[in-house]
Amino acid sequence: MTENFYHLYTVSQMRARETHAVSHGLTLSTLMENAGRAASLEIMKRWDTKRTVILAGPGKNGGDGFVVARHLREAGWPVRVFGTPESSLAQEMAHQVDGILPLDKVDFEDQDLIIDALFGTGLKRSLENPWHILIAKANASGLPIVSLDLPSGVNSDTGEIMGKAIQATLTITFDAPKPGAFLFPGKEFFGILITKDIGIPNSNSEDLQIFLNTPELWKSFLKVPTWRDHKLSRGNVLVIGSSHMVGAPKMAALSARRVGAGYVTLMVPKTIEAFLQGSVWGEIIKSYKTSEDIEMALQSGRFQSVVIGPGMPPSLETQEIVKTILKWHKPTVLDGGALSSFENQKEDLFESLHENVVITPHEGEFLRLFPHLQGKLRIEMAKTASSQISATLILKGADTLIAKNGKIAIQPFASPWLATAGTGDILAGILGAFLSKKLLPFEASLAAVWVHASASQIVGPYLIAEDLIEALPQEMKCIFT
Ligand SMILES: NC(=O)C1=CN([C@@H]2O[C@H](COP(=O)(O)OP(=O)(O)OC[C@H]3O[C@@H](n4cnc5c(N)ncnc54)[C@H](OP(=O)(O)O)[C@@H]3O)[C@@H](O)[C@H]2O)[C@@H](O)CC1
Ligand SMILES: [K+]
Repeated sequence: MTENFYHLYTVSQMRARETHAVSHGLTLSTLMENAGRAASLEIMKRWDTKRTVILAGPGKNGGDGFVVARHLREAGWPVRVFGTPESSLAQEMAHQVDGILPLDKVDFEDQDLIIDALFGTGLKRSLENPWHILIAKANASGLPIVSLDLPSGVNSDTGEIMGKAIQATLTITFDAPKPGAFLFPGKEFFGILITKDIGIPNSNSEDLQIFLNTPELWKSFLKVPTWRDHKLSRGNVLVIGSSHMVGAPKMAALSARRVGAGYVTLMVPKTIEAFLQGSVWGEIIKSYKTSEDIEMALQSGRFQSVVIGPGMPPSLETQEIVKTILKWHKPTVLDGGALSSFENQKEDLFESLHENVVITPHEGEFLRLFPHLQGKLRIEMAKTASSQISATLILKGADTLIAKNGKIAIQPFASPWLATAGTGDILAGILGAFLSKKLLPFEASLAAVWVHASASQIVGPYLIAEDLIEALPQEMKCIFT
């Protein structure tokens, strides 16, 4: 198995792994035997003898199923096998199993467990009948289902449901997890996911294309302060607000402080300066009348990062301010209104973006900038868009994607309770803080998305944005201990 445990393999990478294994003297039959044996051992570890039905498809996934059937029977389990082996390898494995019945004769009555070996990484098109009926029948049986490699019907690369999918209790995946296990809607079909090594030797040739966000990727860049530090050396963030929605930039600013930025300045229109002075404690309040005032603040060289977007209205004025900020090539977070302001001048924005920028749209904001990607899967949206711009992209959602030049990290978890007002502003603030601490935009984005999601789990149900900010120090402490 790969040492990069966070590495997710696409179908084409799995094929390359197969070829790599064969070039090291392994045969596909050996790999299939390894897969089936590993899966059967895992099943016997979790359950005592069960009356088991194995559903085996036409390809190598079905072949794995026949191997599982043989091992379970050798261990004394009563196993009924239904299948239509077509590929030569599946047939080779089927020959070692007696009494295989046709799939249209499947009956789950008086059975305890189903093994789903219908389709794996070779599923190419949407499933139709009789597969639909078979999958629906298995799902409706109420029995626990163990899927081999993937729940049949889930697209391995994208998490798309190809017509109909098995709702697994447990998925035993081989060599490495696949992206579809972490992307909605497919993610919901995997049940418990475990990975089994099947003896494919390590190779360093595969490019990291899609991987899971884990602290190992960025933790070492986040430093705790030492005696040499002072407030300005710990990151100085400039948050730009408007008079439109004052709470949003306030939350971004407070979040930046809660994750360790030493100094945060909130710059707002003159008209609300006095109001803000009375309502915040630790942020420095400054005011602006035009984008020139913001330019002067940036000219001072005091700020290591800029956050703009939370609470900003989509307008020409916002657009002007964003363009002014981008000229300075500072680490910058563009969120909400800072992005939507460019709905009709996308090219202006794309030309001004640079390597130090992170854009943080949710899907609605994203499609305003990339309308030609409407209807695409999220993973394709992120891949394509990030190849078209020089900034890092955080495509927010239940399975937030962080993308840069077509390379994609998937955030593996987040609380669904994050779907509430203000949480996006908090992400922008956290990101601003990490950028101010000199993390590179991609690593800062991974760290911010993780901290945000993980803090949401600390809070749990009925989370509101204010609770999330409160939980940030606890989450940061968890990361450092
Ligand atoms: N990688 C490795 O190292 C190892 C991988 N291993 C295992 O192999 C699995 C991949 O095997 P695989 O490539 O044979 O594909 P699989 O998922 O069995 O399906 C292909 C069959 O399904 C058919 N078919 C496709 N779509 C269809 C549809 N919509 N409706 C109907 N039919 C459809 C397709 O037919 P065709 O498209 O050619 O007409 C073909 O017959 C992998 O997931 C893992 O479990 C292990 O053995 C250990 C080593
Ligand atoms: K399967």
